[in-house]
Amino acid sequence: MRVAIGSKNPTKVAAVEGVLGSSFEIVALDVPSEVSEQPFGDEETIRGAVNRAKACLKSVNVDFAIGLEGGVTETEYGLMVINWGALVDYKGNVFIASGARAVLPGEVSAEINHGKTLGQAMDVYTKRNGVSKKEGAMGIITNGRLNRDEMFAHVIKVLIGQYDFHNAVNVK
Ligand SMILES: O=P(O)(O)OP(=O)(O)OP(=O)(O)OC[C@H]1O[C@@H](n2cnc3c(O)ncnc32)[C@H](O)[C@@H]1O
Ligand SMILES: [Mg+2]
Repeated sequence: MRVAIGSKNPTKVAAVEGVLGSSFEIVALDVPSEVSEQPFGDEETIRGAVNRAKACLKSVNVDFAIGLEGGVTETEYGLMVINWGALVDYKGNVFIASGARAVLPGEVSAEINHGKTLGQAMDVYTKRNGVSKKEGAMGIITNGRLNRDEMFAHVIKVLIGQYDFHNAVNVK
């Protein structure tokens, strides 16, 4: 099977490769999410993930495409990091799934409320560069227990699982 992933972020590509394994041909494409650079809330973040998957299907011939999008959402406990994934197959079926979420440190949410993206805010907070391409916010705030690629791997398992279940039920 040939599969596309709508990002070249190493955490996203590594997660797809890790879950799908070598029997799949994986194409990584930089495609637009067509949402804000920093999506706010579930709706916008899901839309970004679905848009990425659909954009892949328009530019390459694959069995299905995966879009992964990070975002933040306000809750009564503070601003949370959220992540959504979408799998869209060549027939147009859409499956969605979200990843683990947790409240961000107050300093990080303050930077985001002043206009920074989560990626930029995490770099300021950790005094490092490119946290979003490494362990991610989830890796930092869980002290390395759940890094961004592993969080995305969970999302991809839920996506592929739903796709397999859909096909098993409909092919019988
Ligand atoms: O190249 P792409 O695929 O766009 O990868 P990205 O790291 O920019 O990731 P997203 O666009 O999905 O995420 C939207 C924004 O949220 C940030 N973000 C999301 N999750 C993050 C995380 O776990 N750690 C750091 N930044 C994160 C990210 O840097 C962007 O500014
Ligand atoms: Mg981005």
